Amino acid sequence: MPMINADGCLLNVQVEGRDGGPTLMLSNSLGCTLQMWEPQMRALTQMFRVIRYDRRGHGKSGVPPGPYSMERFGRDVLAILDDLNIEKVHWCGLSMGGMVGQWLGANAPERFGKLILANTACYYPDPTNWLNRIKAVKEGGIAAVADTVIAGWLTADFREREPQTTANMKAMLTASPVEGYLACCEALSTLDQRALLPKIKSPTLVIVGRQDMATPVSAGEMIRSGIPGASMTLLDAAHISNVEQSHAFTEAVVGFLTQR
Ligand SMILES: O=C(O)CC1=CCC(=O)O1
Repeated sequence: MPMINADGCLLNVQVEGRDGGPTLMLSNSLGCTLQMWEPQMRALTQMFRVIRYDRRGHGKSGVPPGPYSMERFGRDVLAILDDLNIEKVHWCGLSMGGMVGQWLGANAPERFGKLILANTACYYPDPTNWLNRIKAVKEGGIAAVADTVIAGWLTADFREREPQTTANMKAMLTASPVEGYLACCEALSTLDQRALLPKIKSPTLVIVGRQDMATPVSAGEMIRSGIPGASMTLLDAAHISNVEQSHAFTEAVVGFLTQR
């Protein structure tokens, strides 16, 4: 599968699924890789050509020095589409993936059909949590924050019911390149995309987790109400809702993308 050069950074990209069908691009959350989409892949690849990738600073992609920004992440996506010679895709991004989707929907509308923005925010009113996390990771590595982060990703019920999935998610998080993780946290600490929302004209679905403390229902509601015509679906999940409620998440995505 290709490594695609985006302004000097090699990005790990995988293209799977139905040839000639509509294309859906998936974009990962902070501290996750393209593997986070595994629960959706079987269903989605039957209907779509699916592109997934590791955002710079993550997985098998390059980790150039920061600062990173939503604009940089968005331009990386456009470089992938140009390299693959793909004119237009639907977008599904979770958390940071949803933030990149907001940037793309506002700045490259001609390249995107429908947008799914899951468990995400457009703005953090207080950067303290991100600054504290940056300090803790600088001092103790990602392991120092891993249990707290996982408790935000998956509800206690799910963690008890699904210890192996929980352990896999923790292993994915702690394998993240530290420099890339820190550069992403720095980009999150200054996030403010509120002014972009009214510029998004693509049909948009916002997915939120009722138990998501990282990007709570109010953050999803801010996005829904800011994007003309956007709708919202609530799932019984914490932050990584595509893992915690994998079937309901897939159904929401397929339902939205196939509705006329
Ligand atoms: O990893 C977290 O703690 C939650 C999160 C916020 C933005 C993102 O991508 O993940």
